[in-house]
Amino acid sequence: MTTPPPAPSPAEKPAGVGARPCILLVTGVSGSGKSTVGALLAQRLGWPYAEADDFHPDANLAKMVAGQPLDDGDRRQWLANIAAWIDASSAAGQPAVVSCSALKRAYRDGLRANRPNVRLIYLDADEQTIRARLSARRGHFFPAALLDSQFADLQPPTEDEHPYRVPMTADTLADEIVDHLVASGICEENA
Ligand SMILES: Nc1ncnc2c1ncn2[C@@H]1O[C@H](COP(=O)(O)OP(=O)(O)OP(=O)(O)O)[C@@H](O)[C@H]1O
Ligand SMILES: O=C(O)[C@H](O)[C@@H](O)[C@H](O)[C@H](O)CO
Repeated sequence: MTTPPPAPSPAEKPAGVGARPCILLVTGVSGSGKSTVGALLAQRLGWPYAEADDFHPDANLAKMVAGQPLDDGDRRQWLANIAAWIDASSAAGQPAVVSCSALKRAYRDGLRANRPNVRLIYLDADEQTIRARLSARRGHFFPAALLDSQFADLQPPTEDEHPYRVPMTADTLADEIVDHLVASGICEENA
């Protein structure tokens, strides 16, 4: 596991931030743009950003590099690490953005259980766009060949999860997505 950004300690709690700060969970298959959109969103909001890949146990990274998809067992500790980061941010009263593929309903339910302050953003990507992007992406450990396994595992969020769904096509600009998200009031109490 590489080092994710430290969650702030309670002593660093920003003034005026409530007990349940908004945590934006940016989800979607590999290549959907989670890191791009998540980092930009965090920058715009002035909140910390955590990248899900930094929470993987080393064995998971090695498995993916070797071209093998992760299974539920592999993802258990990874999801627990992400949940712990969310809890530390929440305890500190610090709103934050975290990306995580969270492909299956059970993973999202686990990340959101007893965490009503976690709001789901789903980057709904079409396979052709993603395939082209991943083939062009350089310097990333995740092999494009694993994309089929991502779509095989994908259980897109359903309405009862109240996702903020972003259709991702070849012309969807990360900047525009972030504009919409910020303008939508996604973090307001009843959003
Ligand atoms: N809106 C966009 N328009 C064009 N290219 C994009 C957009 N968003 C992301 N990309 C490009 O697509 C590739 C995948 O994006 P990114 O790494 O953000 O996806 P990801 O979902 O975080 O993937 P992973 O889960 O594998 O880390 C990158 O090369 C990125 O520069
Ligand atoms: O659940 C998974 O299969 C993994 O999280 C993958 O999604 C990769 O970590 C990521 O997409 C590569 O960056």
